[in-house]
Amino acid sequence: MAEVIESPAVWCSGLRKRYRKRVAVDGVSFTARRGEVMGLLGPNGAGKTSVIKMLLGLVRPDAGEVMLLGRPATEPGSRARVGYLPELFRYQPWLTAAEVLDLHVRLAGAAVPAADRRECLGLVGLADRAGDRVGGFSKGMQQRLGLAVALVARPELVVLDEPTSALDPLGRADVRDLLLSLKARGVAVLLNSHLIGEVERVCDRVVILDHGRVVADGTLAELLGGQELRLRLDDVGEAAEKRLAAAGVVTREGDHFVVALAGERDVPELVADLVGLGVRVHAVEPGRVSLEERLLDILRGEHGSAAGVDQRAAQEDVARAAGRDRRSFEESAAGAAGGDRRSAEEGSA
Ligand SMILES: Nc1ncnc2c1ncn2[C@@H]1O[C@H](COP(=O)(O)OP(=O)(O)OP(=O)(O)O)[C@@H](O)[C@H]1O
Repeated sequence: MAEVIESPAVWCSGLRKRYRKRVAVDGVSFTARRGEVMGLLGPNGAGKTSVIKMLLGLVRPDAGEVMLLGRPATEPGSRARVGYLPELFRYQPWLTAAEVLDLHVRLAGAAVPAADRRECLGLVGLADRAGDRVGGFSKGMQQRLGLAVALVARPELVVLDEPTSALDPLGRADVRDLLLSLKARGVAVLLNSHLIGEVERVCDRVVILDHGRVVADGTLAELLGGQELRLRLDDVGEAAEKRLAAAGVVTREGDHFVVALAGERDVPELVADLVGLGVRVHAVEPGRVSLEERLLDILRGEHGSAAGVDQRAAQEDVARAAGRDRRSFEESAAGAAGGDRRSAEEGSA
C-alpha cells in the first residue's frame, strides 16, 4: 500500500519583504508540521509579524512561496482551515461576544453548531460574558475573544501572534493548556511570542528570526543540547575528578561542579561512584540551558555580523556549550513588546 505523506501545516520558501528602503524579511524558509506547536522567536523588528502576514496573504511578499495545509497560499480556499489571532485585535464594540463569533463563523463559511460556539467561548473563559457587548470588555477579555475567533471554525492550523500579551498569569496558563489540547487533537500551531518561558513549555520546534533572516531552526532538544547536572561536592580527589570528567565536560561555578552530560544518564551510578571515592555529596540538581539563554547567545552572536549566519552554522552555534548571561530576556522583551506598534492589517484569515 502506498504510504500517505501528509503535507506540512506551513511550508514557506525564500520569503522576502521590503517596506520602502527597509528590508523586513530577507529570504525566510521553514516548515511547520501538522500536530506540532512551532514557536517564532526574535527581537523587536526581526520580521515575525511580517512573515505571519505573508503566510496568511495579508501582506504580499516581494518574493517567495507559501503552502498552507498542502495548498498554495495564493488560493483563497487555502485559508479556510486556518485560524488567526492578529497581534493587534479590535472587534466591533457594539456586538456581543457571541455575535462576534457568529460573524466570524459566517465569514469563514463554516457550519459550527450553536452549542460548539458556546463551548468555544467557555474554552477561553468567556462563557458567562457571551451576551455582553465587546465595547465593555477589558483588553485581556478581548484577547480571549480573539482566541475564540481563531478557534471556533475548528481549524487545522492556528496562527497566534502574541496571544497572551494582554493576559494575566492565569490567562497565560489557560492559553498554554489550550495550546497543548490543540496539539493533542493534531492541530498545528504557529506561535509568535516574546514570552520565552511560554514558548519553551509548549513548543516542539522553534524558528528564530533576526534582521529578517532565520538564524536558528530546530526542535527544542536540538537547540538546547544535552542535559546538565549541577553537583555541590566536598573532598573531591583526583580519582573523583576523573570520574566526573568521564561523565561529561566539567566546569566549576563556585562550590558547584557543572557537568554537561555526554551520553551518560545514570545519575545514581555517578553519585554512588563519587561517594565510593570519598566525595561528600551535598546536592545534585538537574539543569538545562534555558531557551532564553540560548536565544540571547544566538542573537548576541548575530548582531553586528554583516553577512548573517546560515542556518547550519546557526544550528552548530546553538549546539555549543551553555549560555552565559542570565539577564531576563523574557521580562525585557515583554516590556518592549508594546513599543514598536504600527498600523497593521487585522482580521481573521
Ligand atoms: N506596514 C509597514 N510599513 C513599514 N515598515 C514596516 C511595516 N510593517 C513592518 N515594518 C518594518 O518591518 C520590520 C519588521 O517588522 P515586524 O513587525 O515584522 O517585526 P516583529 O518581529 O514582528 O517585531 P515585534 O516583535 O516588535 O512585533 C520592522 O523594521 C518594521 O519597522
